[in-house]
Order: sequence, then structure tokens, then C-alpha cells
Amino acid sequence: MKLRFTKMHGAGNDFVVLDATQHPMQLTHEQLRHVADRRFGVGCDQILVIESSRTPGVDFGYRIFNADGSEVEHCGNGSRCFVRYVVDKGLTDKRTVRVQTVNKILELRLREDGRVTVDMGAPIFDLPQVPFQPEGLTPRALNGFDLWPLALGDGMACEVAVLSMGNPHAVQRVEDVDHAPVGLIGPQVEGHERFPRRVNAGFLQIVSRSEVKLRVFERGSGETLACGTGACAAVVAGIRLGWLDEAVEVHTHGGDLRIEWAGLTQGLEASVFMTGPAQTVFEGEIEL
Ligand SMILES: N[C@@H](CCC[C@H](N)C(=O)O)C(=O)O
Repeated sequence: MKLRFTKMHGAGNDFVVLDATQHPMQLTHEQLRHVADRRFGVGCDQILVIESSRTPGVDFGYRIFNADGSEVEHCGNGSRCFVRYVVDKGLTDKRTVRVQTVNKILELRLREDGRVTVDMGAPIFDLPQVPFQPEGLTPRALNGFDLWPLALGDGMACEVAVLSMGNPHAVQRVEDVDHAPVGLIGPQVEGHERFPRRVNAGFLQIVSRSEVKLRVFERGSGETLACGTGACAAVVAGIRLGWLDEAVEVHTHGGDLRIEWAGLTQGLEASVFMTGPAQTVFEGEIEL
């Protein structure tokens, strides 16, 4: 079978985008892993499958798969590429699009400057919903928000803020993110027994109250050049811990994202807004 695809990226977090608006598409785990493989396939961090929607008021459906073939709930950078794709392909003439993911409806706006702003919905702090199992652990409260100790291998440990953006995140503060041992600690946090569905591990360096640097070891994909939900989670955690103001510029190795959250003034259920780039790289066909 031949599969047509579009290769895109959002701040260097790269995607293979598949159009299933005309015909339903069901790829096996092996096929997904093959498409994502950087040597034997196209290569990407995530695969995005765009579907039509039968829900009134919702324009499209959208499914997300990590490079290891696992299906996930949310992808911030992917959602920006999704809206760029449906507009560029003429699948809609709207500039504000509503899309159904596995567990929420997102609203996305393609701006005049080509960047995309996404209403990412409210962060989730309820630990069972993340899901995170804190039984027997004693958190350290900072500014009223908990930091949780995690035991790692070889006597190592770290302290993380835990929350969900629809997908799970564990964020730890580091002094110098460029030299942080992301490749060593990231996989241990990702697969930690306290996170029954694994977790995205964020490493956050505070530059000022409105500027941070971030690296994320993503669940199911490894370290990526940027992670949109990771940026939202890190900024929300930083705001709740008293380190950051409401609007923050996030520098990743792949580019910059702007994250805004007014949760401390408008209530914790306020939406997080993410603005950033979305680019098409090339199109092609792969034999499966
Ligand atoms: N790159 C994404 C997140 C993709 C999903 C994540 N790896 C997970 O398993 O939750 C982003 O930009 O948010």
C-alpha cells in the first residue's frame, strides 16, 4: 500500500501528517513505527491523522501517535501544524478551526503573520487524572503548589511538579538546561512507576519572570526539539510555584513559543494559550 503524506514541523518538533478526511485510516503499530523511523521510514516525532467530524460545531477530528506507535491525547505543536495543513490544503476556508482530539475540543486560530494560536484548554492538577500515584510520598509545597520527590536509579532523585495538559507532564527545574542530563534522567522519569501511563519529562530553566528555556524528554518519542504541551505545562507549573508571570517566552532548541495563562487571577480553570510557528517541509509517498 502506498501512503501519501506531508512532512511538517512546529519549532522543530516534526510530524508526518496523513489526510483521512475522505477515507478512514487504521495503521498498525508496526506501520506507525515504520513511518516514524528516521532511517527506514519518513522519520518524525509524531504522526498526525486528520479526520472529518460529524459533531456539530466541530470542524475536524485529529488523532496523534508517538514515534513508538502509542496513541496519545494531545500534541501542542502538532495542533498548530494541523490547522496550517487544513487551511493550506483547502479543507476549510475558516481561519479559526475547532478540532476534536481523543479527550477534548481545541480551538485554533491561524494568524495574519502565519503563526497559530491555540486555546489548549485548562491544565489539570487532579493527580489521579494525570495519572500520578503519590501514595507514601511527602511533597514540598512552594507557593501553595506541590513538588514531588521521585527516586531514580543509582541513588539519584529529582523533584517534579505534576500536571496534565490532557497528556501527563512532570516538570523539574534545572540551573542550566543546555547541560542538564536529559538523556539520563528523562527516560527514568518517563517510565517511572509513579506514572502508570508514563509521562513527558520537562527540564525548565528560569531566565526571568517572563522568559524560560525548556527541554522535554517526550513519552514515546524521546527528546524532541520542542514540545508544545510541555511548554504549557512548564509555564503553568512555574506560575503556580511563583517563579513566572502570566505571559512567558519559551526558548526551545527548535524555536520559540509564547505561552499565556491567567490562572492565578481568573481561576485555575482558565485556558492556556500557546502561540508559535507551523511549517510544511515536503510531501511524498511511502510504501507500507
Ligand atoms: N510533541 C507534543 C506532544 C506529543 C505527545 C507526547 N509525546 C505524549 O506522549 O503525551 C507537543 O507538542 O505537545
